[in-house]
Amino acid sequence: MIMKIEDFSFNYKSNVIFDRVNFYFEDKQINFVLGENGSGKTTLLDLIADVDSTRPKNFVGFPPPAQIAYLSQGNNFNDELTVNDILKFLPQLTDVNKFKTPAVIKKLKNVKFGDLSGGERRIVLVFINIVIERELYIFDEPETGIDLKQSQEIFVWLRELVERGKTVIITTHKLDNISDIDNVNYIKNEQEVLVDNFLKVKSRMAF
Ligand SMILES: Nc1ncnc2c1ncn2[C@@H]1O[C@H](COP(=O)(O)OP(=O)(O)OP(=O)(O)O)[C@@H](O)[C@H]1O
Repeated sequence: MIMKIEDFSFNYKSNVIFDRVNFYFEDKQINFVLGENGSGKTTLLDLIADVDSTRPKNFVGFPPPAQIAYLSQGNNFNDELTVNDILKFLPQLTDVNKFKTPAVIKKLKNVKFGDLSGGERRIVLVFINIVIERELYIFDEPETGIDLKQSQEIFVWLRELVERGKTVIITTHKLDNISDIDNVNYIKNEQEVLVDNFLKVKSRMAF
């Protein structure tokens, strides 16, 4: 099933963010939302995830919030908990999958969340959102502060989710991990969204 948003307009008071634009997201694929700073990517993800229970009626085919894992730019955990504590308690809070714990996470198991570096914290948060069992996984700039090698590993995890039949929506400013099989929604300044394959979109990008 295709998740889609058609004829969508949104503004913060006089600041028009979207003016009658369309987005399409493919089931069981990685779907990118690209665009300049302030173009409305986080606004869009918040509405898809329905964080304020204000998802508009013309957002069609998206699962209910209970079936969505959403890593926003601001997510955090209690500083005193170790990575192991968090992973241990997670199954008591929600359904989890059998994703194998990668070496990078094992290495950090006994470190308190508050003592992790910025990049390590982000990797742990990405992994926690991956082991939660959901239909749709949304990541707002998951690679922020993460080095190239780890950011490539995150995409190995995301592609494994897709192989397991899950759908991913992700924003990023790094183009390295986009493949030509992925679906790309590119928000242009002129309130237009290009939904195209990566190679065509890449040739139009200027950021
Ligand atoms: N709650 C709000 N009230 C008013 N304006 C807002 C609010 N949230 C965001 N904005 C404005 O809406 C615009 C889009 O913001 P948004 O965070 O969606 O952009 P973005 O594409 O995610 O940017 P970035 O790449 O920098 O994360 C920005 O100009 C921002 O200042």
